[in-house]
Amino acid sequence: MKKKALYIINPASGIGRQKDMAKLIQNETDASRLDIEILFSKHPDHAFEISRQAAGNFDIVVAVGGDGTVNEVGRGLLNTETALGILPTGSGNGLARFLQMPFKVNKALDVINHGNIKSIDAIKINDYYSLNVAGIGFDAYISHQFAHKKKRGPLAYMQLISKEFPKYKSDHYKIEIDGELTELDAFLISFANSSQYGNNFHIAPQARIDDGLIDVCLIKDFPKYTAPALLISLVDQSIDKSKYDKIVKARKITINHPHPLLGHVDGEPVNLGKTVNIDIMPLALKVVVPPIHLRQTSNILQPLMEMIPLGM
Ligand SMILES: Nc1ncnc2c1ncn2[C@@H]1O[C@H](COP(=O)(O)OP(=O)(O)OP(=O)(O)O)[C@@H](O)[C@H]1O
Repeated sequence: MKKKALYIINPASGIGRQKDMAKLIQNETDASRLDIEILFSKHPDHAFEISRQAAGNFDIVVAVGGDGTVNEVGRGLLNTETALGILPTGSGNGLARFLQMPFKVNKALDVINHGNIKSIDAIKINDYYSLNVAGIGFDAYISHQFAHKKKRGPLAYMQLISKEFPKYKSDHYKIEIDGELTELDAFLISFANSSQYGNNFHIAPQARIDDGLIDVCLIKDFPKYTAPALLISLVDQSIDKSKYDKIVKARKITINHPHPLLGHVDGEPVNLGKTVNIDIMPLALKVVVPPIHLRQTSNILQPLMEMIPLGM
């Protein structure tokens, strides 16, 4: 039977490939399998409003953008029968990379045509929902700083990190992980559903997205001169072997802090307040995943290659 798919394009995401996207989607859709509609998000959180209304009325709602758009669309589909599709055209796209989505537009559209579905976990963090990686500490601080910047894209992001990193001071946290209290000075603490932030930077190399568990990644305070080694270990998926890292798999986490915490949810800045409650939502979201012949394993050079316009 033919399925119904709604594409939601975020015109503000990514590195300028959005303008031709509607035409490409129309051209590459297999009309014998899918009836499609295409909409553009008009403002932040609009994709959430559209997808929540579409849940139940469409088989698939496709986020055309980065992790922010994927989060908005996915949130609207939690605990429904409608599946999230991803056409990865953002700057990071951690969830799409983890799911081995192809990044060439025609292949990604072929994944949607095929419509293979699997269920994945989601993470609830206070009143927010994360599908990929959420956290507090340095990465959260950077996401807040980045939100005020006019210049976008991975290069502007790297510039900001190199400016802020030398000044950044770790904080002291009391964190209860499945009932066990830990105290530490941490550079950052991540709550990972997938293994990576995006662009193949793997904060939780062993994370599985359907195991009903959150990978809590505690990056302890470390001497700044060890940063290059830690950065490399994010790329070669060995950060869990660093003496400055501890990863615990858990279902429930609580943090009580003396001052309000800045957080990020799938790369988007959020204010978490003094108390943070984090829970796993096992298999709460259906997602369209690539069949074996369309799976793409990627390396660190891939995001750079994607910036070079060698055709779609
Ligand atoms: N029409 C719009 N105008 C401006 N901003 C929008 C619009 N629609 C969505 N947004 C916002 O755009 C922001 C960026 O989107 P998204 O995260 O998808 O792209 P990205 O930052 O390029 O990718 P990634 O998160 O993978 O690095 C999100 O915060 C989203 O809320």
